[in-house]
Amino acid sequence: MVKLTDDYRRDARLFKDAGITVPQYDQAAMKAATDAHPVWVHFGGGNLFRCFHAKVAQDLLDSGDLQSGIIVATTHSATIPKTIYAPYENRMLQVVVAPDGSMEKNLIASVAHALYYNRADPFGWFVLRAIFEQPSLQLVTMTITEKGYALRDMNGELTADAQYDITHGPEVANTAMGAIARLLFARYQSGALPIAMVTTDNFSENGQYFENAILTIAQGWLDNGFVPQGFVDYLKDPKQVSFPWTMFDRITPAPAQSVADQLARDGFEDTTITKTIAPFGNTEQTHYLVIEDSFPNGRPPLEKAGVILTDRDTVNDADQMKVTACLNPLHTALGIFGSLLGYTAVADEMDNPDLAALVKRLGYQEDLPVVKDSKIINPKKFLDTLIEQRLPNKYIPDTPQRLATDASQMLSIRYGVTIQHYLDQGGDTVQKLVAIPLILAGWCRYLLGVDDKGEIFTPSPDPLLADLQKELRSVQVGQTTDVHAVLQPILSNKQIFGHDLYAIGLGDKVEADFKQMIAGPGAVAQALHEIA
Ligand SMILES: NC(=O)c1ccc[n+]([C@@H]2O[C@H](COP(=O)([O-])OP(=O)(O)OC[C@H]3O[C@@H](n4cnc5c(N)ncnc54)[C@H](O)[C@@H]3O)[C@@H](O)[C@H]2O)c1
Ligand SMILES: O=P(O)(O)OC[C@@H](O)[C@@H](O)[C@H](O)[C@H](O)CO
Repeated sequence: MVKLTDDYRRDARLFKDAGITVPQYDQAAMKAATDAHPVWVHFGGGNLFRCFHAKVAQDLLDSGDLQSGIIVATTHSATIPKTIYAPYENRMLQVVVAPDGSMEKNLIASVAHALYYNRADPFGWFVLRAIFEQPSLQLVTMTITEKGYALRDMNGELTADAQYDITHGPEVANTAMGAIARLLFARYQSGALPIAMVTTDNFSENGQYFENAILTIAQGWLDNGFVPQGFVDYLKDPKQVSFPWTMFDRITPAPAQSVADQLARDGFEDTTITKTIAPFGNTEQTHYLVIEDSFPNGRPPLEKAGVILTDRDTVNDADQMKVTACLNPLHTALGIFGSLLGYTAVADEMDNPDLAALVKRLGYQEDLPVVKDSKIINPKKFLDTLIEQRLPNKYIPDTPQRLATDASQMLSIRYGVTIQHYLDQGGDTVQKLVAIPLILAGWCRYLLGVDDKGEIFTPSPDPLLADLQKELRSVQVGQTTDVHAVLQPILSNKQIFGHDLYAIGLGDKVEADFKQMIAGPGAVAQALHEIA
C-alpha cells in the first residue's frame, strides 16, 4: 500500500504501481521558494480547491512556470488545516473520474502551508500579515461558499457579526470579509501594494459582489475612524486592488465511499472520509475556469494550465450562462426534489423521467432562451453535455443533499436573474414560466423537512433554515392551511428571491404549486408528473 506521505521521489515506484502520477518538483524546495517569495494565497481549502486550484498550481510547478506554491487559509474551520493538511504534509490525491468509471489519480503537493486564520488564533494572523506585506504576493483566490460573503440577514440588515466587525475595527474582525479586509489593510499600510482578489465562488458578477462586501466593511471602518480614506481609495482602484470576475465549472462532489473503496483496491492507504472531506478528492473530467484578466501585480501564466483569461463582459456572459441558466439552476432543482423524493444520487434522479423532464424544461424552455452566448462556450452544447453526459454519470458520486445545501443563498442568483430577463421583455411573459415557480414552491415544501412519503428528513445545512422553518411551523402535509398567510412573508422577500414574487405576478402561482404539493403523500411526485 502507498500513502500520501511516502517519499514520492525516492519511492516513485510505489506510486506508479498504484496508478498514481507524482509531482515533478521537490516539495521542500517549493516550500522554501514560497517562504522567500509568496505569490498565491487561497481562502477556503475545501474539495473544489483541492481538486482544481491546487492542480493548476501543480501543473505550473511541474512545468517550471511557478516556483512558489499556494498558502491555504481557512477563516471558518480550525480543524481542516489540522486534520486534512498537516497530517498529510499538505498533500492530497486528486481523483478524476471518467464517464466510463476509470480514474486518473494525481498526487498533489502544491500547498506550501495551511493555516487557520481567525481572531481566536493569533498565529494565523501573524503569518498571513507577513505574507500580505510582501511585494511578491500576486493573487488571492477564494472558495468559501456563497454564505462566506454574506454580511446581511434575510431582511437585508447587517448581521450582528458584520456590525461587530464594523464597529470594533480590523484588529478583532471575525467575519470572513472583515478578516480579509484586515489583511488588505496590512498590505495598504506596507506601501499600498497591488494585488488581485479572485473569488471563484458561484455568484453571477462574483467579483463585484466580493468587492462590495469588502468595501462595506472598509467604509464602516472609515466612518468609525479605524482606517484612513486612502485605504478605501486603494480598494476602489483596480490598478491597485482588483476583484476579477470569474466563471468556474467542475462538478466536485464530497469524497465518496465508492471512490475510497476503489482507491483501497488500487493499493492507496489514505481513504478515511471525515464528514465531507478526505485525504482524496473526487471530481469530473469536464472543467472550465474563466477569469477576467485583471491582475495589477502580475500573475502566474495560468493559461498554461488551461485557465481562460479574458475580458469582464465575456466572463460575465459565460458565468450567467452557467450559474444562472445552464447548470446551477438545474442542480438546485435536483437538490430540492431529490431530497423530497428520497434520492441519494444525482445520476439516479436522471433515471426518473419526471425529474429529467423538469430539468430539461427548465434548461431548454425557460433558461436557454434568455441566455447570451459568450462565444467561448456555446450555451446549447453546454446544456446538452450537462443533461446527456454529466448529470447521468453514475461514476460521479454527487448527491441531492449536497446540491440542496445553502439553497436559500442561491435562489436569487439561480432563478432571480432569469426572472429579471423575462421582466425586461415586458408583458406577461414571466407569468408563463412553469418550471421556475414549481421549483421555488418545491423549495418551500422541502423546508418542511417532511419527504413525499410523509416521513421526516433532515434538510441540508442552510444559514436560514431555522428562521424559515419557524415561519412554516403551522404547515402540516395533508392538512388544510392558509397558504397565503404562511408563504407571504417568505415569497415577498427580495433578499431570498431577488424579487418580491407577488409584485412580479408569480406569488399566486408559487402558492398554488405549494398547496398542491402539501396535499398529502405522493403529491410532490404528482406535481412533477403533471408538468412533465
Ligand atoms: N464543488 C463544486 O462542484 C463547485 C464547483 C464550482 C464552484 N464551486 C464553489 O466553491 C464553493 C466551495 O465548494 P467546495 O466543494 O470546495 O465546498 P467544501 O464544503 O468542500 O469547502 C468549503 C470551504 O468553505 C469554507 N467555508 C464554509 N463556510 C464559510 C464561511 N461562512 N466563511 C468562510 N469560509 C467558509 C469551509 O471551511 C471550506 O474550506 C462552492 O460553494 C461554490 O461557490 C464549487
Ligand atoms: O457549490 P454550490 O454550493 O455553490 O452549489 C452546488 C453545485 O451546484 C455546485 O457546486 C456545482 O457542482 C458546480 O457549480 C459545478 O461547476
